[in-house]
Amino acid sequence: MSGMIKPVEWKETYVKVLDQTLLPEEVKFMEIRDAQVMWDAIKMLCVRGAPAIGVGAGYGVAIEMQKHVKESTTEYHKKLKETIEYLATSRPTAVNLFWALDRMKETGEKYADESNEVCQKALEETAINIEKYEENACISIGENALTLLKDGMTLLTHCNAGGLATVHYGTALSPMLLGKERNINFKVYADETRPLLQGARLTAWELNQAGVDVTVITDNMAGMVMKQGKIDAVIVGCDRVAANGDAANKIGTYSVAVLAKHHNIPFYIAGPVSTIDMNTPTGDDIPIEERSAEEITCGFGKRTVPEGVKVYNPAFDVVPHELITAIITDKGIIANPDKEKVAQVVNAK
Ligand SMILES: CSC[C@H]1O[C@H](OP(=O)(O)O)[C@H](O)[C@@H]1O
Repeated sequence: MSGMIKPVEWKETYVKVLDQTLLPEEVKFMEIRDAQVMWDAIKMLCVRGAPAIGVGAGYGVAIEMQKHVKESTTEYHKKLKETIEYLATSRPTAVNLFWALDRMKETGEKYADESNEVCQKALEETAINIEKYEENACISIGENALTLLKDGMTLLTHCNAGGLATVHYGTALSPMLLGKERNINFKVYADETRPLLQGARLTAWELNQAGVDVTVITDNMAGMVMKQGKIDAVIVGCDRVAANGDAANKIGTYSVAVLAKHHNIPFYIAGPVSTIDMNTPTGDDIPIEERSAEEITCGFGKRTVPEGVKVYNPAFDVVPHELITAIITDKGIIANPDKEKVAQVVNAK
C-alpha cells in the first residue's frame, strides 16, 4: 500500500514522526533529533502502538548516539546505556519497547571493542532492521488472518492496530488493508475507544483513506451490534502477550472479549511474536500503564468531570487466554492459546 503514511521514518540525521495526537484534523510531522524528544513523543502518544513504539525507541537510541560518536569509547558506551535505560521508562506495557531496546543493547555489547563510528553504524542498522522486521511481520499477520477471515465478513475492532501503530499494514487492520488490495472486502465497526479515541481518530482515518467500509460506534455500543447479529468476528491488536496467551490491549478490550464470548463470536488477537513476552508468565504479571486523569476529565479540552472528583485511567486491560479464539502472529496462528501452544509457535524455527 504505497500511499500509506509511515508513523516513524529514519531520515539519517533525524527521525520523522507523524504526530498522531493531531489526527484526524491535521497531518503534521515532527523531526526528532534526540532521545528526550522521542521519550516525550512516545509518552504523549505522538508515536504509539506496540511495534511503532519499539521502532521509535530504536531510532531514538540511534539518533541520540550520533551526538556522542566523537567522545571517548567509554563515554560513548556510558551514554548508550543511559539512553537505553531512559527510553525504557517512557511507557511500561508494550513489550516491543523493551524488545527493541534489548536489540540495541545487544548491538552495543557486540561492538564494544570497535570504534564508536563502527558501533554507531551497527546501531543504526539494528534500528533499521527492527523496522524491517515489524513491517514484514505485519504482512505475514495479514496473510495468516486472511486464512480465517472471509470476503464480505463484518468485523469489529477496538483502538487502533493499523499502520499508524506499527510500520505499515498494522496487525488487526492488516487483513482489512491487505484484503482491500486483493479485492477481499470487509465491513468494519470501529469502537471509538475512549478516552483517547484511537478508534474514531485513527482507525477510521486509516480505513477510510484506504477505501475500507468503516463505521464508528461508541464503546458502549459493541454489545448491541453483536446482539443484532451484525458482527462475524472481532480482531484487535495487543501490547503484550504473556507466555500463557493472556493478552494486554487497550482498555475496553476485555469487555469486548467477554461480549464476543457471550455471543459466540470469534475473538482474534493479532500481533507479531515481538509482542509475546515469554518472561511474563501470565496476564496478572503484565504492568498496566495508568495515565493522567486529564485524559478523562478534560478530554480534547472540554471538562466533563467536576474538579476534585477522583478518576481511574488504566490505559490497558488483559484478555484471559480462555476468551481468545486465536492469536494471529507472523509465525503462525495459535488457536485456543495456552502456555504450550504459545511456546510452540514462538520457538518454531
Ligand atoms: C499494533 S499495537 C496496537 C495497540 O497499541 C495501542 O495502545 P496505544 O494506542 O496506547 O499505544 C492499542 O492497545 C492497540 O491495540
